[in-house]
Amino acid sequence: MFLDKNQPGSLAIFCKVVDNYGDIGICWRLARQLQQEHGIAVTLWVDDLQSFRRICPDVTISAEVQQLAGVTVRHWCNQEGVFSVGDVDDIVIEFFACDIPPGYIVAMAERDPRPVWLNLEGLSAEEWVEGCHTLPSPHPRLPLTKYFFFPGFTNKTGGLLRESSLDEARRQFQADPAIIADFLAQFGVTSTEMASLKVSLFCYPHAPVSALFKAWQSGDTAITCLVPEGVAADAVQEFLEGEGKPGAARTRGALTVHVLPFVAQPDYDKLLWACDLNFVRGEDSFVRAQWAGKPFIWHIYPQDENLHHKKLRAFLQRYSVGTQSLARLSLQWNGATAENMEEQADWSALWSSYQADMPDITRRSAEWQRQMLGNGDLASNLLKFVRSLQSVVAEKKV
Ligand SMILES: Cc1cn([C@H]2C[C@H](O)[C@@H](COP(=O)(O)OP(=O)(O)O[C@H]3O[C@@H](C)[C@H](O)[C@@H](O)[C@H]3O)O2)c(=O)[nH]c1=O
Repeated sequence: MFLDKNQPGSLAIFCKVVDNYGDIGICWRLARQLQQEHGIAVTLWVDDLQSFRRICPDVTISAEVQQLAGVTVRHWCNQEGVFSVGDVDDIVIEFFACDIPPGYIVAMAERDPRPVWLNLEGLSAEEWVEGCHTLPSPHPRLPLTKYFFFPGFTNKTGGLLRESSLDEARRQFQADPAIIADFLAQFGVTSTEMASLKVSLFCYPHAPVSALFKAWQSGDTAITCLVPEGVAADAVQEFLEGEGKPGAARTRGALTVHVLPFVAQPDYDKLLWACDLNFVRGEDSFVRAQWAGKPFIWHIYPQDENLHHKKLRAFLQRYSVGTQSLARLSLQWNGATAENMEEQADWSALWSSYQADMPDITRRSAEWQRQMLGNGDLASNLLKFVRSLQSVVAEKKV
């Protein structure tokens, strides 16, 4: 077991793709950062290489083991694997309680010293998170303890994932209009459209996109909306009269819609940096939009019994300080208003009051970003916690 911070050690991340791209998006980002910034030998176990390839085109679908950006990626095919003590790393992270193979857990218990075992949880702004962050959960039969590690928005949580070079890369990109124009030109954005309000759109299929498009279309601000392929497919096809492939574009009234290819993860950041407003969803794009320092609207991942509405409100309570139009638009976008209000949503009115508040919302984004920077980054906070556990174990042994 390493105790000296100059000896980084090894770490395994287990990632089960529940759906979409957020699970692997988060694990891949964390894996790369731990390897590149902290020198740790990382193995990423992932059960769905197809989804992985959408955000990282270098992935070879048929490979059982491959090296990508310094990370060993292993295809996690089943739960039946036989593992020995030598297969177990110093730190083991299971993402979202993903049920790591029983054989691996047995090998963890047999290893001396035992690995530090963390369950990396999902992001929520709710207050209970602080109380559960870093709580231990002893294994019912084996001499192992798993610790909960929660990302979050306060310094009593693990913070948010952020690479150390991210802010500088964003500043350089945003400081040069020619770089932004070149980046967007590859998606067919013209120089005239560069001067319009540029919006990226990433949401779940139930978002009221058609209603928003109609409001934009009949408004008096020229809007260029950039939508990755497959996102809001019905509304986009309706607008584009059946088209939906990357490269398709159409203008109606004040609104132009461009369909983009699904880009690799680093380019998705650039898209967020290049736009004036970003619609994001789930967890990872939601966090990236916060680091972009631009106004954003969040479409939260839906949960049973509308649990997600509670989570959305908890976030808005922290974030939408002094910007009521942001909270109103976000609640409508997520269908989280009082039931009798849903049918009557006036998207033109919602949009125009949001648009009028955009200068304030932009200032709030920058203030929020500074506040979040103060919480450190998730990868460093996680390693700090791991080292504190390792020191305790070492002291007990002396
Ligand atoms: C649109 C786009 C996204 N991406 C990346 C950014 C993110 O890493 C990833 C999208 O992940 P998310 O934003 O989290 O949204 P998501 O909806 O795809 O993912 C998830 O949401 C979680 C809350 C759930 O737990 C997951 O099960 C999953 O549904 O895809 C690209 O790389 N290129 C693109 O063109």
